[in-house]
Amino acid sequence: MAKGKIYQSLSGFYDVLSDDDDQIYRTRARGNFRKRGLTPIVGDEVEFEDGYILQMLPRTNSLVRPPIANIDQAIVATAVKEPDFSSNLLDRQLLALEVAGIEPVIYFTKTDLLSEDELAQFKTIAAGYRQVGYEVVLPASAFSTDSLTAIKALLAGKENVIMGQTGAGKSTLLNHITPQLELETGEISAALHRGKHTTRKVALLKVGDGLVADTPGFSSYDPIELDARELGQYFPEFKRASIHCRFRGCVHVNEPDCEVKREVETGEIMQFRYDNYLQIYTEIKNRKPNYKTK
Ligand SMILES: Nc1nc2c(ncn2[C@@H]2O[C@H](COP(=O)(O)OP(=O)(O)OP(=O)(O)O)[C@@H](O)[C@H]2O)c(=O)[nH]1
Ligand SMILES: [Zn+2]
Repeated sequence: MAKGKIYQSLSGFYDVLSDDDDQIYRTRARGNFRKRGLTPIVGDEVEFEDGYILQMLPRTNSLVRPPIANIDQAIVATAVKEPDFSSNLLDRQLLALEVAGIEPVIYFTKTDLLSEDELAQFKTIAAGYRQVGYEVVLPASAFSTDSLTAIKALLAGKENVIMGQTGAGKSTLLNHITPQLELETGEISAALHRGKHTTRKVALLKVGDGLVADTPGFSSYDPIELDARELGQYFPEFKRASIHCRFRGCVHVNEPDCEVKREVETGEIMQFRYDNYLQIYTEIKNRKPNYKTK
């Protein structure tokens, strides 16, 4: 029996990189995994033999969207235009990463499409997210040497995933970092109007000195299973502020003397982060209980 890591998953097959000989083996999952509700995903450490995965080892972390396990860092590719910037989609992905315990990096794509005034606005947004505590790359021009050097340094020595909206430019960015990859990229108009996804599978790739999983994009992002009362814990700046809210367990909606709301008023917390928080809070509150059927 050999041990290895799933590098790619497609149509029920799993390509496993063996720890023993550094070769890729095509495998399938045994039927009994499905019976136990287990699905191997890219990044999983597995034991395999004769073309079958026999055992999945415990995960350090995992994401449902995109499906990936055992990741150090997630690059959230966020277009400033085409498709239009959505702080809501960004904050939903950041939330999922906070809950999963995966370090986010915000990477703004397509900055070449911005006027100088618009670029100045994004500098303010980038500064705001840095203030929250996130690493942010805002290339002054797309694929500038500086921005590629910065992202390479961030990826090095880590297992990364790149995620984000369809057409955000995930595969294009990876191609710029490592041209030998020659990943297929899509026409944005086709992607937006017909919901066409260029990347259809999750696959780990050697990029610079690190590993990066390229993933299919999405157009919306539902909040994960979470107790609405805990939501504020996953907005780092809210969590810091909440120590000074009058009520323990303040959810920063209707309570008096709420420090989060005070900091939104003074501009210390970005208004759109609070708006996104309220929207997600309401969505979780109104969600019907999810009775799992097996
Ligand atoms: N102007 C401009 N266009 C870009 C940039 N990055 C990517 N594009 C274009 O955006 C379109 C989509 O790029 P992809 O790299 O396929 O996007 P993706 O995020 O991998 O898309 P999915 O695989 O569908 O999720 C392509 O036409 C790219 O040429 C950029 O920095 N500037
Ligand atoms: Zn509060």
